[in-house]
Order: sequence, then structure tokens, then C-alpha cells
Amino acid sequence: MKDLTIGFIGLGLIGGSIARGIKRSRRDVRIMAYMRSRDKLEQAKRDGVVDVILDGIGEEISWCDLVFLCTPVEYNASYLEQIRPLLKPGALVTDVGSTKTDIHETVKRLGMEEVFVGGHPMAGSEKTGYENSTDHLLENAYYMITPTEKSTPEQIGRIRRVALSIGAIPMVTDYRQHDFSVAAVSHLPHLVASSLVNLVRDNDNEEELMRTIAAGGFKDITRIASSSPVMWEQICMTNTENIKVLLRRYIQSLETIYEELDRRDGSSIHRLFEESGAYRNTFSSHSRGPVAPDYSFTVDIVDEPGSISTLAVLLASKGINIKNIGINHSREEGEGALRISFYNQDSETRAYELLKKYNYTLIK
Ligand SMILES: NC(=O)C1=CN([C@@H]2O[C@H](COP(=O)(O)OP(=O)(O)OC[C@H]3O[C@@H](n4cnc5c(N)ncnc54)[C@H](O)[C@@H]3O)[C@@H](O)[C@H]2O)C=CC1
Ligand SMILES: O=C(O)C(=O)Cc1ccc(O)cc1
Repeated sequence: MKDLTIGFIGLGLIGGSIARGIKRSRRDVRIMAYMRSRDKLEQAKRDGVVDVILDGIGEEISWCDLVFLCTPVEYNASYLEQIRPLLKPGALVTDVGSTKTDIHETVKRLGMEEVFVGGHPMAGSEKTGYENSTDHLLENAYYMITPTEKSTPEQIGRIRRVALSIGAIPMVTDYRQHDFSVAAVSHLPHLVASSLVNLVRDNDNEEELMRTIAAGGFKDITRIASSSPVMWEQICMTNTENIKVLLRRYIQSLETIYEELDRRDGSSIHRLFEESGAYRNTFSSHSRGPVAPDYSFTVDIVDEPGSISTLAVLLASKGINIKNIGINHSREEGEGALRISFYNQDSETRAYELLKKYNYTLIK
């Protein structure tokens, strides 16, 4: 079956990025969307992302071959009941929620196992809203697909095809296994990042010295502390048991570190860094983990007017598009001063070779 009319309930960062990605690869698809902000829906229509604006959950849902639920996880589950009587025969419902057990249980309770296949793209950012969505946000990211016991291969194939059409990598998994895994690689890290940021706030002095000097390492591991509180509260409230199991183990590992420091056991501390480094280095730098792939390097440039534009013109002359360019004021990475990122591996490699040829000092 071809999904020619696709409905979105929620068109924020993820819904908007999926809709944009679909429109980029399949112009024949008609996209209908509902979200609470009418202004943003009208913007999406002007952008050519949305064809039909929905004012609420009404009979237009029966025009959809596929419905995407893209609101915070608890709201997604609550929309199921509203859309159930409106679905046409053969229509399929999917979601993008970060937790899956809760929605699968609601699906079972509502007798919707024959019309639902769960989904979760493993990429995103700490930003929210349609205004931050892009057609390439989910490129090269794993797209987890969680079937019900009654999902057919044809239905799973339809979600697979959507994932592939936006450049993501589909991976089918059991929803319980999914929730335990994301508790470890996504949910617990968000709690740790937020509690670490609050620890600094609570221990800083009046001049806020800690906040002022917080460097790259601290910022790297706490970026996700700026994520949406509504979304993350709902994630924690729907994957609580898995998070608690892993949090307990994590507290235990912190206790162990405390004891090692207390008895001045340098070799155990050394082993901690050695083992974590060895394991961390097995993660590909372009791995398609929860964080979108990063195709970037640092360039050491002289601090004088025009040096950035010279570099930009050089790259543009070879048709290489820059995704982002940032001045590294703290110069933590060697002496490099400019961090440049690209949209894909090919652009990064070509830019690297080009700048090397022009004798720029580059740091990967
Ligand atoms: N932000 C991320 O990095 C990722 C988020 N997700 C999941 O995607 C889903 C959406 O997250 P984002 O797009 O990041 O959030 P967002 O805040 O950017 O977008 C949420 C959308 O839902 C709408 N919305 C919120 N409450 C609503 C309600 N009660 N009724 C109708 N619409 C409502 C908002 O207007 C907005 O359009 C969540 O379930 C989240 O778990 C999945 C992967 C990554
Ligand atoms: O890089 C980040 O900010 C993320 O951690 C993105 C993210 C957030 C929520 C998800 O369910 C999956 C990925």
C-alpha cells in the first residue's frame, strides 16, 4: 500500500523534520497536520511542508493512509482513543515517542494492535518546535520500529520505507528491549546532565566563577540539560522502572569512585579512565547514536579581519556548503579557533583535503 496522505498530530522538532524529509523525497505525498499553534501551521503551509491544516481531530483523519503522533509521549497515547473511530480501513498509526511500553499498553487496551506500529528516531536536539525542524535532522540516525504482536510485515515495511525516505536507518526491535536500552543511553544521561548543572549552580560562589569558566568538557556533557522539561518529565514518568534500575547501578558506580578516592587508590581511578576511554573509542565518530552525526573539524586561523570570509569563499568556490561555523573562544582543542561543520561525510572530507592543500592547520 502506498501512503499518499499522511497526517501529523504535533508538528514540532520531530514531526516537522519528518514532514519536511518526506516532502523532500516524495512530492506526491499530501501532508495534513494539527498542532495547537495556528501560526506555526500557517508557516508550515507557506513553507510547502503542510498541504492541509487541521483545526482539530475531526473527520479529515479518515483521509489519512498513515497517521504520525508527534506530541510528548503521554499526549500521543491520549490521542489514540480520539483517532480510533476515524481511521479508514487499511490506515496505519505510528508515533515518534521516546518511550514505547506506555503507548503499546494503551494500544493493547484500546484493541488497536492491528493498526499500530511504534517508531522512535534516535536523533534530535535540545531545541524544540517546528521552527527548528529541518529536512535532514534524522539523516543517518537509527529509526527504531516497535511492532505490536499483530503488526504485519507489510505494515512494518511501510514504516521502514518512510524512515528510509528521510535518510534514516530503520531497526526493528521489541518495545520492552527498546525502553531498557534508551533508559541507559538517553534518559539516564539527561537526568545526570541536569543534576550536574544544578550541582554547579548550587555550589558556585557569588561571582559565579564556576559558571564563568565552565569549559568544553562540561558543556559537551550537559548540552542536553537545556531540553524541554514537558517532554522529559513525560519520558521519565513513562519509563520510570527502567530508569530506576539503571540509576541505582549508576549510584553504586559513583559510590565505588567515592571509595577509591577516599582510600587514594590511584590505580583504580586510572583503570576507570582507561576502560571508559577504550570503550568510548569504539563508538564511531560518525555513529548514528542519539546525537545526530557530526561532520566537523577545527581550523586554526589567524585572528585578523577577513580570515573567516577567505575560508568561506574558498569552500564555496568548490561548491562545499557549510552547515555551521563557530568561533572557539576558549581554544580548548589545540590552538584551533574555528569549528566548521558540514552536512555530510563527503563535504567534510573534501573540505579537509582542500584546506590542507592551502596549508591551514586542521584538527579533527
Ligand atoms: N526532541 C528530540 O530530540 C526527540 C523527541 N522525540 C519524541 O518526539 C515527540 C515530539 O518531540 P519534539 O518534536 O522534540 O517536541 P516539540 O516540542 O518540538 O513538538 C511537540 C509538538 O506537539 C505539539 N503539542 C504539544 N502538546 C500537544 C497537545 N496536547 N496536543 C496537540 N499538540 C501538542 C506542539 O505544539 C508541537 O507541535 C516526543 O514524543 C518525543 O519523545 C523523539 C526523538 C528525539
Ligand atoms: O542529542 C540530543 O540532544 C538528544 O539526546 C536527542 C534525542 C532526544 C530524545 C530522544 O528520544 C532521542 C534523541
